[in-house]
This record gives sequence, structure tokens and C-alpha cells, in this order.
Amino acid sequence: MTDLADQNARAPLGGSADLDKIATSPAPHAAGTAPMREMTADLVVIGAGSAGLSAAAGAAQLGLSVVLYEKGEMGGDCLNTGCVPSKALLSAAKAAAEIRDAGKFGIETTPPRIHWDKVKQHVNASIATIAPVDSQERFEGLGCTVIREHAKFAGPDTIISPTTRVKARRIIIATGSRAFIPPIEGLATVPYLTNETIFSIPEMPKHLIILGGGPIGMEMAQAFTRLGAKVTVVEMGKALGRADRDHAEIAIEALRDEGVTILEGYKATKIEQDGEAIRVLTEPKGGEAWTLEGSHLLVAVGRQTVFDGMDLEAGNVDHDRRGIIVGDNLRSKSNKRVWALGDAAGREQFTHIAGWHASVFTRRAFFKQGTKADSLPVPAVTYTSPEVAQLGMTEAEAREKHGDDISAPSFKFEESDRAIAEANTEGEVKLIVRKGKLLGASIVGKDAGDLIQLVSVAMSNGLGVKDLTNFISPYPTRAEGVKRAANAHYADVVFGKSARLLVSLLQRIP
Ligand SMILES: Cc1cc2nc3c(=O)[nH]c(=O)nc-3n(C[C@H](O)[C@H](O)[C@H](O)COP(=O)(O)OP(=O)(O)OC[C@H]3O[C@@H](n4cnc5c(N)ncnc54)[C@H](O)[C@@H]3O)c2cc1C
Ligand SMILES: NC(=O)c1ccc[n+]([C@@H]2O[C@H](COP(=O)([O-])OP(=O)(O)OC[C@H]3O[C@@H](n4cnc5c(N)ncnc54)[C@H](O)[C@@H]3O)[C@@H](O)[C@H]2O)c1
Repeated sequence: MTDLADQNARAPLGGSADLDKIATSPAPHAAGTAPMREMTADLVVIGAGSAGLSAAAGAAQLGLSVVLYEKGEMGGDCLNTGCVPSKALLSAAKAAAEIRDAGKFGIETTPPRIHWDKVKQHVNASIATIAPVDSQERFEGLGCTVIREHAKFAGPDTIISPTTRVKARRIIIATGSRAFIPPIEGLATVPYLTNETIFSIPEMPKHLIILGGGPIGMEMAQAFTRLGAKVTVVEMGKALGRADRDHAEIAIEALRDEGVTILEGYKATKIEQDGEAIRVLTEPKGGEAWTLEGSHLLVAVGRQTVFDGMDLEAGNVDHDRRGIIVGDNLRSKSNKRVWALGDAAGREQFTHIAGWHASVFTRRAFFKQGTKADSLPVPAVTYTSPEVAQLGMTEAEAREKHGDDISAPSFKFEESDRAIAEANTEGEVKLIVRKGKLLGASIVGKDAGDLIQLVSVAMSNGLGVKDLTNFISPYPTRAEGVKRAANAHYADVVFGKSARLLVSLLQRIP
């Protein structure tokens, strides 16, 4: 089956759902207060972010009655405070970097002048252009009842908000996550930034200190450096710690070359304010402690799921620190009516995973298929320049599990004619292979996030490394690198002793 729910969130308007299925009746109420609206629905979705919207759109277009709750902005984190503003900011920053770098093509330019207010206008315009796809109007057009209120459980099958009580056959918790604020001494006393505030700061920071060298920290570090700020990243472990180590190092070095200071192995332990300045005291794993002084502080040390005031106990929905406790069917283990999708499910936290979760829900709940949340390899891309794209197992994970039974054929972009023509040869494609089976891939370099999709299609559909050699790849493209890494897997076989012997024997045939 195709990815119905996943497609529907951003698809054009479809047919309207059967609104008659939503039974509405006034309930008894206290004198002087508005009556509580009573409804029944096939599906209640709490949270109109990537996960909730995708699931709601799928269900509504299948003719089911859907009530969609959102207490904040339609579109959730990805549209308003996550993917979209961060990628819009990175694009503005890339434009500035390319102007500075144009000399390598023999083009003379003057240094770019950054107008932060206009950069923010670009960020806001990007959000505004995409917003109609996630809007209340669009979802009402699809047949959903959209309620812009905080929702909570009033029982295992009942959700209430200030105006409405809904009894539902199924309930989706898609309430997302917010920045985790670590218990560092003094942090609460300083005006720190998170992804909710960084995109609207009034002025370009003089010195932005970023706590955390994960995807958020590294993307913002490069964006703000390229836009003219001094940036220091304080990372207690390794920056881009979930990526292939060799490939993460290539990106880290590229950011350092552009002027980002990245301190790895330094944990922030105390924060102080001194006038306008924010001071970060760090504890090193070895070596000297650093005390940094900056004008702004961004906290990007991971995420925390959002279940505020939801009375999960009333719904008999168990959760832990990671999220709602679900199996790989995404169904609450303690209340089978309830499903958790997206960041709230306590698994990988990406918009494409939120969309995939909605697809798993739709397939399981409505088409009675057995699709599992972990049935496909998960891609993760950090959109720095160079991009770092990871799929399935890293080389280190595969070696830990299978020892020397794996191989990691690779192709460096310095051998790519396209990369040479673009004067951007940094990076590599690496495949992780065991007995011809693809276990994973990592790509670092320009457009790595696009290139890894080839391997993603192959892995998701049971193709092996051989299949990645058996197609005609247009020249000159960076995607040829995937084919050439796959070819490298067979280099010894194709050009080895026995192949040469075979060919010489075959030459005797007239
Ligand atoms: C800076 C940043 C950059 C990112 N970049 C990328 C990227 O490039 N690619 C990528 O794949 N992912 C990226 N992500 C991650 C991605 O944004 C999230 O994984 C995704 O938004 C999760 O979607 P969701 O639907 O689970 O939650 P959310 O988008 O957080 O939506 C949850 C919604 O639920 C609402 N809600 C919560 N509680 C209630 C309640 N009780 N009643 C009513 N409504 C409620 C909230 O207001 C919110 O709108 C990024 C994240 C950040 C922070
Ligand atoms: N391009 C993308 O797809 C993208 C971009 C941004 C965010 N996201 C999603 O959002 C999630 C959260 O991103 P994130 O970067 O906030 O979290 P993260 O968990 O990926 O990285 C946080 C980093 O902070 C470090 N850290 C924790 N406490 C620290 C301390 N006291 N001092 C110094 N370092 C400390 C950790 O070691 C870790 O490396 C990601 O995992 C991803 O799922 C995705």
C-alpha cells in the first residue's frame, strides 16, 4: 500500500468526511456558563503537528469523523519553530557563504552585508508560504472538526477541553516535544534561547554560545557563523554523536574551518550573568576547564516530550521519560484505544518519522495491516554544509554486531567529476554491507540528504548492494557516487585473479 497518511498531510484538498458521524449535543451545565459541547468521533487527534496532521488528514479522507485538537499554532514544531525556520535560516546563511566563496570560480564579489531583519523576513515568509497546508481552514475543508484548545483525558475513551467533551473510538497522542532544559546551576536565572525563540531574536548575536552539538546545535552554529556572529558550541560528548564518526569529523572540521569554535568533551556545569554578558563554566573530561563569555545562549541539549496537564492517568495511558509507552505498533500498552505518534512516541524525532508513524497508524487501524514502526530503516540528515546523512546502521554499530563480517565500500567525492566541476569535493559515500545485504549507509557532502534516498529505496525494498550497481546513473551527478561505492564492493571480484582467468578462458570461444 502507498504511504496514504504520509502523503495526505501536504496533499491538495480531497473529499470532505462525513460530518454526520460527529454527533453533537449540549450537555447539562452550571448556570451562567456556556454549555459543554458533547461529541462522539471515530478519531480524536491531540496535536496538530507533523504527526497529528498526517493522521487526521488520512482518516478524514477515508470518510471517518475526526476531531483535531491544537492548543498552539497549527503545524507544530516543524513548521513554526523547527525544520522550516532552521532550513530557511541555513539557506540564507549558505547564500552568504557562497558569495564569500565565489573567488574560487574567478568571480570577484564584495563581502556580503547581512540584514538580520530581512533574513528573518525570509524565515517568516517561508513559514507563511507553507502554513496554508497545515491550516485550520484546510483541515476543516477535509472534514475535521478543529478545536483550538488544550485537550486532556477525562477517561480511557474521553477527551475534554474547556468547551468540548469527545468520546472517541480511537485517540492519538501527537503532542510532540520541546527543548529539554537541563538542571545546570544558574541556567534558570539567565535569559537563554531555545528553538522557540532563536529565530526571532531582535539582533544578530555578537557571541552565541550553544549548549549541545547535536543536529540543532550544529545547524544553528553554522547558520549564525555564516550570518556574522561569533559562535562557540559546548558539547559534553562528541558533536554529531549519532552519525558515522569519520563523516561527523569531516563536517566538524568544515565548521571549524569556517570559524565555529567547537569544544568537545566539555560539560556546561554553571551559568552566570554578568551585566549583558552570559558566562558558561565548563567541566572538561580531561584538560583545562573553560569559562566562556557570550552575548546569547542557545540551549540545544535534546528534547523532552510534552504531556502537560493531559491527565494521562485518567486515560490509563502509561508513559516514561522518553514518551508514551508503546510497542512497535505505536499503540499504548496500557490503553489499546490510544496510539502515540511522532516525538510523543519516544522514538526517533524527525518530521519524516512523524509522517511514517501516521502511515503505520492508518495501515494498522483502518486497513488492518501489520505494518510495524521499525520495519523500515530510518534516515537522519543534519543540514550543515557539508550535509551528514545516515541510514540504518553506522559502520561502528555494524562492526560491533557482526565483527569483521561486514565491509564498508566507499566513494570519495574528490573522484566525482561533478564535484570537481563544482569545486566542492569534500565528502564520501559509504555503504555498510554484510553478505551482499545493505545494513546501512552514510554520506557526507553536498546534497547528502538527497543522495541517501537511493540507498533508502534499496534497503526499504529488500534490494542488495548488487542492485545498486545495476542501473544507468546519469553523468555527471553526485548520485553516481552511490553506484560507484556499490561497484567498489565488487572491485576485487570483477578485476581479481579469477575474473582475469575466466576472461582469458572465455576469449578462446570464437
Ligand atoms: C530546530 C529544529 C529543527 C528541526 N529540523 C528537522 C529537520 O530538518 N528534519 C526533520 O525531519 N525533523 C526536524 N526537527 C524535528 C521535527 O520538528 C519534529 O520531529 C516534528 O516536528 C515532530 O512532530 P510532532 O507532530 O510529533 O510534534 P509537534 O510538531 O511538536 O506537534 C505537537 C503539537 O501538539 C500540540 N499540543 C501539545 N499538547 C497539547 C494538548 N494537550 N492539547 C492540544 N494540543 C497540544 C502542540 O502545541 C504542537 O503544536 C527539528 C526540530 C527542531 C526543534
Ligand atoms: N536535521 C534534522 O533532521 C534535525 C535538526 C534539528 C533537530 N532534529 C531533531 O531534534 C532532536 C533534538 O536535537 P538536539 O540537537 O537538541 O539534541 P540531541 O540529543 O541530538 O543532541 C544534544 C547534544 O547535547 C549534548 N549535551 C547534553 N547535555 C549537555 C551539557 N550539559 N553540556 C554540553 N553538552 C550537552 C549531548 O551530548 C548531545 O550531543 C534531534 O535528535 C532530532 O531528532 C533534527
